[in-house]
Amino acid sequence: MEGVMAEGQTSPGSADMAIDVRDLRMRYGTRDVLTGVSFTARRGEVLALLGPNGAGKSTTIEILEGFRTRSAGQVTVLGQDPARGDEAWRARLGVVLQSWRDHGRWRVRELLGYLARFYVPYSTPDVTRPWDIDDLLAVVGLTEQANQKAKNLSGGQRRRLDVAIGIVGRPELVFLDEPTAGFDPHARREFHDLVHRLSDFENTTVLLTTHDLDEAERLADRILILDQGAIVANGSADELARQMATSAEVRWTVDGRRHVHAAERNDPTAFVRDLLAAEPGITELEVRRASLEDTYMALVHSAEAGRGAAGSRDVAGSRGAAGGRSAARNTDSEVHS
Ligand SMILES: Nc1ncnc2c1ncn2[C@@H]1O[C@H](COP(=O)(O)OP(=O)(O)OP(=O)(O)O)[C@@H](O)[C@H]1O
Repeated sequence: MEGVMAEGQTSPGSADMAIDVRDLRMRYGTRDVLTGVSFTARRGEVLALLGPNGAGKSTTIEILEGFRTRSAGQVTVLGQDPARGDEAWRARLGVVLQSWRDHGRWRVRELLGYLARFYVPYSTPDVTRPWDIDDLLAVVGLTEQANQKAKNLSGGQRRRLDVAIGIVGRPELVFLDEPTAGFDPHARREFHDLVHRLSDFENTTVLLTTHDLDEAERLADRILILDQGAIVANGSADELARQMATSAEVRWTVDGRRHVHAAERNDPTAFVRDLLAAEPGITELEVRRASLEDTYMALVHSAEAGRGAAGSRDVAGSRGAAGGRSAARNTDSEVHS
């Protein structure tokens, strides 16, 4: 089989591939919530799964974690079908749920030490399980809180404990569901360093969901945008950024009136040149590149309008497909041209 595969492709379960999802479908009753999701993640890769509320992110992740049975499609996670994953397979996964609300009376070190014991039988010649508790406390930034009860931790510290619980077994693949909700900017930055460390030094694959596009941009090697049960974009932040560069917004004022124009494709220079020639009284001229948020909004809007719904959009190969117009933030006093 290997001989006929295209460059960069890997067979399901290959050593380099952590996740391989093909045509995943999920139906709740008569309602299709995943309509053919396909993507892969290599070992050590960080993927961010973005999408509006109800897009199907949690459903996808729960299927990959083996907590939900899919309706159709092929799924391979660390070489196994999650629907048939055994304890040894589960020990290689880390799951960070939205919040760990149990065990509030446990002290941080005790709780981690208790959970760590379950992973001892799952050490392999390559991976010593679990983490050393002091190292783990240091890496998640909870050394000073080691002897504090979980219920007395701040929201951000509690979230770090969630992460510590998720990775205590030194997983090869970590699922993080909105990992930094409630973090202050400093804790968020430290958490980002932790994810980079896991991926760069431990070769851990990370699949995270977030509604924070800045976080997705900072953390992810690749961003998947899921909308209404289908992947509408799949590319690195750079590839998305290049796509963003295809649209820009030009704002200017004439006689106290604010104008906005979405310059489609290429560069807005020609538009600005013509504008200045035609309107000598212009003030406050501003050219603004579309942000990741603009691109995200445009892609989702486009997919929902049915224009971009023909399967996954590989942004690396389809620049300029989404106009920035729908993402322009309008104000009442603005005139759009
Ligand atoms: N057990 C269930 N039974 C029926 N419908 C469900 C069930 N779980 C989820 N759904 C529906 O499936 C759709 C996808 O839900 P899912 O939780 O996967 O979305 P999500 O992208 O994770 O959303 P959010 O960003 O709000 O967490 C939603 O419309 C939801 O109402």
